[in-house]
This record gives sequence, structure tokens and C-alpha cells, in this order.
Amino acid sequence: MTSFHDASPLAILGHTSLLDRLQTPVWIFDIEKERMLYANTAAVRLWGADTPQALYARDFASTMSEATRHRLADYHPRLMEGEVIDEHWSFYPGNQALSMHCRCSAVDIDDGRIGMLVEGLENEISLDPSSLRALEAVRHTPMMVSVFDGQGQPLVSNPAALAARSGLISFVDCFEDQDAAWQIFHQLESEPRCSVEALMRISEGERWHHVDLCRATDPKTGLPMIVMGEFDITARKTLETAQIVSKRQLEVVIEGLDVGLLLEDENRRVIVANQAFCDLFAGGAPPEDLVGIDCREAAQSSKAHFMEPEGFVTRIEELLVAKRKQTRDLLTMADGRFLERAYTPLFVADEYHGHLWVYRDITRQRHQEDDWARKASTDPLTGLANRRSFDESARRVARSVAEDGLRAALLMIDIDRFKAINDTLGHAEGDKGLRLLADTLRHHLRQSDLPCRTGGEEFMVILPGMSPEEATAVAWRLLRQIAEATIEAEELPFHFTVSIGVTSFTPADSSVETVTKRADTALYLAKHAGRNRVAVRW
Ligand SMILES: Nc1nc2c(ncn2[C@@H]2O[C@H](COP(=O)(O)OP(=O)(O)OP(=O)(O)O)[C@@H](O)[C@H]2O)c(=O)[nH]1
Repeated sequence: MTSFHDASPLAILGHTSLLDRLQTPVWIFDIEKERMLYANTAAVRLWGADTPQALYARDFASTMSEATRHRLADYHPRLMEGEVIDEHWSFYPGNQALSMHCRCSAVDIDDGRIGMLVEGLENEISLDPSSLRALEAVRHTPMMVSVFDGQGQPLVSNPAALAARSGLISFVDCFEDQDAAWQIFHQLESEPRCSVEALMRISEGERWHHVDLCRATDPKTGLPMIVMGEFDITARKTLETAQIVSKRQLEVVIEGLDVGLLLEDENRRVIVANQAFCDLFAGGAPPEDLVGIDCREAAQSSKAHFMEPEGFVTRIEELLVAKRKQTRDLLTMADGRFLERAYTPLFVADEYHGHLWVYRDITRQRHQEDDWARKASTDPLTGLANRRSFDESARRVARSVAEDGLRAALLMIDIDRFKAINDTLGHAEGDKGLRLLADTLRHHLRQSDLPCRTGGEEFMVILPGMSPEEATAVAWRLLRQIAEATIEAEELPFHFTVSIGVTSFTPADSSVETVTKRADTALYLAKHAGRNRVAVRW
């Protein structure tokens, strides 16, 4: 290391006059304090200063670019290690642009710190201003630029590359995947340029870079060289990876659902469908076969699947025009299945981007509900409508009589001395009697009549459209049919009779209770008169 202890600009070594006589510029720069410590006459000229003092007083700290600062920060530890660095720097003496080969070495200044002793060896290339500007642009760009020789050895790097990757040995060292790096390198023997996105090694670890590579010719040697430009895309890559993961997660969710999903864009093209949807409508085709198809045409060609084909299509159009938040409706399929359909428009920042259809097969649920509804309105022993169902039907009929002037009659039927049957033959045989009565009513009444079991051994029959006379005739006919029927009991076959009270619904009846009360009175009359008979009460 050169010894240069007294580095004061004013009291520099006595050899300075000798140095001033050199044609070669020589100067000492304090990298840490960003200050010129010494410059011989040739260097003062090179730096475009009028006097050495003006150069020593120059404010390098505020005029130095970040790129230059980076470059010098890279030099400093290397000079400390005793390295002699040969590199080119650009100077602008008298508005002339020139690139100088500079040899930099360390020189002791004070307190054990070092200065950078620079010898301007040759004005290797004198560049025109625009070329020099281009060179400056490369130096100052945040893009990392590195140049390698035909064997992949580094020739030069711009400050951005130097700052990110110090101590570079070869082209492949830049890449995490060195085999792939060699492939790219060899690819450049046949192709003039290529671009890749690769995981790159830099001083602070691994980063994703966009890498542009091109083949060029070294202007000094005429040999091939590779120019590599890189910029960091780690943030974008991280985002892309997160997007891929969330897309996959969404796909897993969509596939896992047992409801049919169909996502259409604003032009009614399929974006996503799942297997459950294909199983419902596309004969089990794979969902990817549906992507991109026109849903308008698809709806037309699949409308035959529905009980109301035209309604299916027009309802879709209505929903798409209204674009209400979420709308559910029920579809009945031609094969008897029931589908619940949910429509959800897709808005992003108030902009319409299509819509989602969700189809759920609710056939089992519907059947179950129907079953429950039927059980809730049916008497389990006889299968006839129960009291609840009778009340509903009677109210409906009473309204029709009051409001529409329809006629209707009511029979109240009670088994005679049923207690005795139970007591002598047993409850199970008594049940047979109740079932026989129910079967008789079921088989000998019109489709529109409604027989009900409203109590233990009490039955009612609503006869819509029937006059009192007709109803009385029906009652007598039923009475005879029941009396003639034989019940096959365990021990002995037996018969029983019934008493029947007949009345009519009238517009003046204030409630169903009024009508049933009248039927009850008629029944009482029948019982009181000796049973096995019909009594009428209007
Ligand atoms: N086997 C059977 N018997 C029932 C059922 N529900 C009610 N009963 C019986 O029906 C009988 C009704 O008897 P009562 O109300 O005294 O009248 P009755 O013996 O039929 O006499 P009258 O109506 O006056 O002719 C009672 O013995 C009840 O136990 C049923 O579901 N099965």
C-alpha cells in the first residue's frame, strides 16, 4: 500500500511539483468523506477545474450520483484488502467526453483511514457525447447490467449489478439453477437474444428476476460477449404464486361441492362449471368441455329437460335483466326431479362481470316434505284425511258456499255400539271395523268427495256440489253398504251398523263449527231414534 501520510491539500508532499509535470492525471480521493484530497495539474484539467483549490473545495457529496456512490462503496473494502482495481471512468473536460482507464489503489491518509489513489493510464476510448450518455444511462439505471465473455466470465457490471451481487465469478453463478443457466448460455450461441424469468442469486439471497440476454461483440477484442439485463420481479411472482394457490383452493372447493355451479361472464360464456353441474345438465361431460360455450344456446338446447321449457328460458332472461342481488327459484324437471336454482350477479367495483348459477337437487327433500305433509294430514290407521285436514277442507268449502254460491253437504258417521265390539272381540278387531268403514267410504264416494276420520269412531264426509236430498241418498246407500259388509274376525265374522247425520253448508253459516254442530245434532237424532239410520238437520 502506498504511504501518503500527510494528505492535507495544502501541505502535500514535496514531490507534488514533480507530479504536476506528469502528463498522466493522478489524484487522491477520500471515498468516505467524498472529498478530493490531491490532484496533479493533469488531473485538475481532467476534472474540468480551474485550480487545484477549486477542485478540493468542490462539493462532491451533493453532486455525486447514487450509481457512483455504489461503485465507490464497492471499491472501498477491496482497496482496504490491497486490491488494485482497473476500471473505466467517464470524464467531461471542456465538454469533451472521454472514457479513461483508471488504476485505483489504496493510500494511507490519516487516522489509519485510506484514500483512493487514482492513476489515469490511458484515454482508451474517446466517446462522442451521445455514446457517453448511453454509457451513463447504463451506469445509472436501476436495472442490473452485466457483461460476460464467451466463456461466461464476468467482464463488467453496472453499479446496480455490483451493488446487488459482489464477487461474481461466472454467468452461471448468477442463477439458482445452474444447469438451466448453462442451457440458456448455450442457447445464445444459436439465438441472438432471449428472455427468462428465473430465480437468481444475489448477495442478500434469492430473488426472482426478469432476465434479458443478448449476444454482442466485445468492441475491444472483437470476441463474442453476453450482455445480461435483470430486474426484480419477486413481488409480482409472489403475487402470482398466491393467485395460483387461491385459484387452486377455489377449484378444490368448487369440485368438492355437491351443488351444480355455473359461472358465466357478461357475454354469457361459461367461465367455470363443476362436475355436479355437468352431471345435472351435460350428461356427465368433464367441466372443462363447457368452458367458453355460449350459455344462451345451451339454455335453448337443454330446455326440454324442464316441465316448462319456455318458462325456464324466459325466467333466465328476466333474472339477467333485473340483476337483483340473489334470487332463488324452483324448477321442476321433466323426469320429476326438483331443482332449486340460485342466481347471483357478479359485480366488481359496481361493474357487472357476469353471474353465478347454483343448482341444487332438492328432489329427496321435496319428497320428504311431501311425505311429512301427507303424514301430518292423514290418519295412520285408515289412511283417510285426519281432523286437521278436514278442518282446512271444510273451511275452504264453507268459503266457496258463502262467496261463490256453491252447494255442499256434510255427513257425520258414527259406528253403533262400537264399545261393545271392542269389549267383546278386542281392540284389534275393532280396528278392522274402522278400516272397513274407511275402505267403504273410499270406494263408494266420488273423487271430489272428502272422507275423513275426525275422531275415534267418528267419520265425516264433505260432499261438494251436492244438494241435501242427494246427500241423504248417499248417506242411506253408505249405511246399507256398511251394514252388509262382513268383517273377517279371528273367531267369528261380524257386522256392524252406523248412524249418519246429514246437513248442508249454507251461506248463512258463520263458521265450520256451526255446520258440524248441525251434523252432530242430526247424528244424535239418528242414534236417539234407534241407530242404524240417517237423520237430517238443515
Ligand atoms: N278399536 C278401536 N276402538 C276405538 C278407537 N277409538 C275409539 N274407540 C272406541 O270407540 C268406542 C266408542 O264408544 P262410545 O263413544 O261409548 O259409543 P258406542 O259404544 O259406539 O255407542 P253409540 O255411539 O252410542 O252407538 C270406545 O269404546 C272407544 O274405546 C280405535 O282407534 N280403535
